[in-house]
Amino acid sequence: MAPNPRVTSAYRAMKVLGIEEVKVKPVLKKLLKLYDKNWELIEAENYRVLADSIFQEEEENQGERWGKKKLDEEDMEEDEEAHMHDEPVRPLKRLRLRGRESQASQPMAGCGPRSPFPSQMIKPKNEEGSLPESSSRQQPQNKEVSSPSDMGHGRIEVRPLPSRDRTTDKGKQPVSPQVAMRGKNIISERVLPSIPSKEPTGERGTGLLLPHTHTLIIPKDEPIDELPVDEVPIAVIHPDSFSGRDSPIKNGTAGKHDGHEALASKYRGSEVRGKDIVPSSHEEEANGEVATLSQECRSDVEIASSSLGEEISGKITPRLKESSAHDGLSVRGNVDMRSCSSNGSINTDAGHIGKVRRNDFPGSDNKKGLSDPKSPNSGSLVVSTQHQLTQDDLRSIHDCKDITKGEEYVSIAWVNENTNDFPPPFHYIPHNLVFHEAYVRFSLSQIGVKDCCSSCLGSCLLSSTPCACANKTGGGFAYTAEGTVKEAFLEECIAISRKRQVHNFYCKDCPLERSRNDGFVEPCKGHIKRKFIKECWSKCGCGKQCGNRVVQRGITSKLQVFFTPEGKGWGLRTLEDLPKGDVKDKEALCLDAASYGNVARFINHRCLDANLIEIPVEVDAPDRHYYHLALFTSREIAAQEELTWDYGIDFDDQDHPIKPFLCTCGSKFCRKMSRSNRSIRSSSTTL
Ligand SMILES: C[S@@+](CC[C@H](N)C(=O)[O-])C[C@H]1O[C@@H](n2cnc3c(N)ncnc32)[C@H](O)[C@@H]1O
Repeated sequence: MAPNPRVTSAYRAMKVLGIEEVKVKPVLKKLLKLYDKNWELIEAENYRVLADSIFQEEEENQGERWGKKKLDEEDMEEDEEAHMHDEPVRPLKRLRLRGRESQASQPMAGCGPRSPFPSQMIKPKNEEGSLPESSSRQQPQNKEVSSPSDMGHGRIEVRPLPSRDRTTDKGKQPVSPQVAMRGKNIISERVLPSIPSKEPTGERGTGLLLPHTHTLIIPKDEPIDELPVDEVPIAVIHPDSFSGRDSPIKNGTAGKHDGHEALASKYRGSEVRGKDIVPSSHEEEANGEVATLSQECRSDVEIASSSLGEEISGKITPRLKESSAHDGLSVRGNVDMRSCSSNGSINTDAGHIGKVRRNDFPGSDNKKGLSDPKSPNSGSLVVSTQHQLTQDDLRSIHDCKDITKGEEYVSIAWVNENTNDFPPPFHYIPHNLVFHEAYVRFSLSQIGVKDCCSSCLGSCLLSSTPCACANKTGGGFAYTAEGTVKEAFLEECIAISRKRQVHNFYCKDCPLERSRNDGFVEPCKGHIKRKFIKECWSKCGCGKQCGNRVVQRGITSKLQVFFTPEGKGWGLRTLEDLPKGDVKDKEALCLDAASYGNVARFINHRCLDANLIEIPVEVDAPDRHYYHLALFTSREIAAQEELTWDYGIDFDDQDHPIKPFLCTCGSKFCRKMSRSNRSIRSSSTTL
């Protein structure tokens, strides 16, 4: 019988990593059994799972040979590190290290045809599906190399800022040490493969919007229909971080948050120290350009302003207000999912960019957070608070019947059946905030004039010929008449997410790299080209009930914020089955990710088989122009099931300045596994 070509490809891929067939075979067999012969999972990310499993098996064998070591509990982590160094280098790590070595010996790479490729990027799969060589100077093949300026007619693209978290290089793909050392923003927002669930119910392709609150500005006449997503940030600022300045929230312009605001200001003086917390910038606070940004956020802004280079004057002033007709630039926060903790943390969105990167509100039970084993990230912070919230304060912050404080069409209750914790204080804002005085040099008048369907009436989906709004989705609408994403479109998005290296494109002259401005320009690291959805908007002739307007409708499903029993803090779940193919427009599940501090901030991470996938959705209004990163259900979801999204954290990225949380997602594909297994093994030796 002819050998299975997929097996052959797997062998070949592992061979490239220096792993012999004899080692691959038994592990591959196990994986096929474990994954019910789901090859896609094994092939994803250049056979990452396979390589990991082989490594892990090796490690386990070796562990047995080495016997048990006694480790002091305090030094366990260091010991673990040392132990890891003793271990044979895992193939993918080896690549990374190799990259480092070569990096050191290489002259500075220029950008452009001469050396257009990252020094240690794994090349996309070649045509045979084999893994690329692990050379430190690999070149992506068959990739169109073009600069964004080429694509965008010389105008700018500002895309959702990859949060400076482990969305960087979601897998274990080597990360440029320089990038890692910079600790800046090379991030790929990618969704790992969703695993077909055996549990039915719910609706696939139902839309949610991300807790990410990134900025994304694309010229309306952007000729491409797929978007690179490794992006340039604009800024991450919360109105509350502008002490002494007018905050829209304070002024009540952003909603009903008075009581909340009082609490917010009460705790603004609180300080948090901890290894996970990046110092804030007093400098920026002082000059008023970008007030009290954390280091992390500040670098985002630096990148934003410098990377926009000639096209954008990077002045960003800190006054925020709700979108107005004069604001073409919407600026939303960057999310650091690593540091967004549970009890009292409000780091999911721009709502907590200030001096404190987490647990801004001491009353949100920081003390408990430090001691309560159920509280995620316990012990990772040293918190020095000047104010403590009383139980009454806490009780008054969130109405247990509606955490949205009436800001959404539906009430969203919160429950805690596990501890006495209250949800963290945060500003519930369902609308976007933009920088009042942010300005850019490209012409705002060019935004939003094309690709609308001014002559349409009623619902565009019912029209016999797709209107102009369908142009960017290949001439057909992405939504079904029921308000869900079409199966084929969704599958394509999932496939792109899974095989991102194949879909990457590489700039000749990468603005992101240029923006780093630290002495030399590195070659483009590649950008994922995503499909996106364009919704009809106010310049279109169709009505509000048009079927091509889903995400812009807001939340209509029954959701609940709940305290997870697994130590993830608060989470979000659906209280109803999302019936397959039977969701009416008005029932479409949409969380406005363009805003910050909405209920999407409670969506927890799950490795690989999360039930949500992100798709950028272009939603325009006369007063704003941006892309939402929408979360759509990647499979059917049952009532009571927690909504999860793969943040893309690389838990093994030791170079990242901020440690990730200890993942307790419970997925059998948990990427934390390899490390936590090591820890477990290490700690078991102490017993
Ligand atoms: C976007 S917030 C989600 C809401 C958060 N659980 C809360 O209570 O506010 C992200 C934070 O939740 C926690 N978290 C999310 N997913 C987790 C997971 N799989 N395991 C452990 N903690 C998780 C981490 O503290 C993370 O920084």
